Amino acid sequence: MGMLVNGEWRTDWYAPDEAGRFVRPPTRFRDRVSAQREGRFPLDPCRYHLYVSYACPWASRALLMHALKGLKDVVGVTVVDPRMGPDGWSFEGFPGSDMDRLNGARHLRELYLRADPHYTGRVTVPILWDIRERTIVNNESRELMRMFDTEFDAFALHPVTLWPEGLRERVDGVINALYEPVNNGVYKAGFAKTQEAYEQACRELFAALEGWERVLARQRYVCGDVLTEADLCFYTTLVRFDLIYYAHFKCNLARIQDFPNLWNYLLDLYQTPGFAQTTNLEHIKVHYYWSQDAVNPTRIVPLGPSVDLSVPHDRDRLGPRRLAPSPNIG
Ligand SMILES: N[C@@H](CCC(=O)N[C@@H](CS)C(=O)NCC(=O)O)C(=O)O
Repeated sequence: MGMLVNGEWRTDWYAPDEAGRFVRPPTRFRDRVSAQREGRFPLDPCRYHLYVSYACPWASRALLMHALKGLKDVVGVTVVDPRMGPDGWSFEGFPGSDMDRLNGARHLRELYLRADPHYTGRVTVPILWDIRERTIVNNESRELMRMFDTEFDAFALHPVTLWPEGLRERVDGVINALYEPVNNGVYKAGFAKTQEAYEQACRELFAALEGWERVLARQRYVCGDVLTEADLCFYTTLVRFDLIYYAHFKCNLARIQDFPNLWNYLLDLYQTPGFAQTTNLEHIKVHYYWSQDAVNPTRIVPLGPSVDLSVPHDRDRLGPRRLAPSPNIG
């Protein structure tokens, strides 16, 4: 773990605020690829490349959208090593990860430095890399997920959208509602430096989960009867929960398996084409337990628990699996 300060690498852990709370730093590269071919980054096949970690819930949002839209032939993907040591994310050949064939980098920070030699900030995944200008277009998962959803239709193999017209405000509202208590909430519990900060994050997290448990009793997906970006955002936290967050981040008031609707919803999503293929439970487990030595100083990776996501679910009772057709295709 570390960060760049004016282009220099420092092996610093996240600095908490004065109350011991985890504060997620803002993301720096915020440009976008445009289907209208406006601006610095017009849509072009094979011009952009996605760097991800299978372990990272944020990167997994972008990767999931990339899979659901069928973008593998136009946007290549490179997967970093799940073990993030003092040099940050790297390319070391861990099974299931890649060497950086595109740029020949050994460490991900080299790409940040190529994009900005004086970069100050954390070296995070995901990043969308522009092969032509050799720079980072964007490193904010929510924006990358949206970009793949709305800007790449001309080359998408699957004519679907996860931000359907008529539901857009609701989708954005649910993504926002999930962010602080749930997606970031598990980190606020796990990275808390005081008892109070941990307890507050943990209680807010479980209050939110209980609320979603009630919503998912009456509808198949978080925004209604169709799969949306908001489900992707929820999924990437839920799929890590019983395996990692319960023990490693002390989010242990209950497991997802103890919430019948959340558990069946998780099974449903995992069994939807695109989800299991981009979910690597081994990378997830190795990453959190090995890399976050401020939380787990021995770096011992536990053998369990075994979480079987392939068992039958009961979600068909609420309606069929449904993805909305993209307005831009066909
Ligand atoms: N805001 C970013 C956050 C991404 C992020 O924090 N990724 C983590 C992995 S889960 C990371 O790369 N951390 C490295 C570090 O902070 O040093 C996004 O949503 O894309």
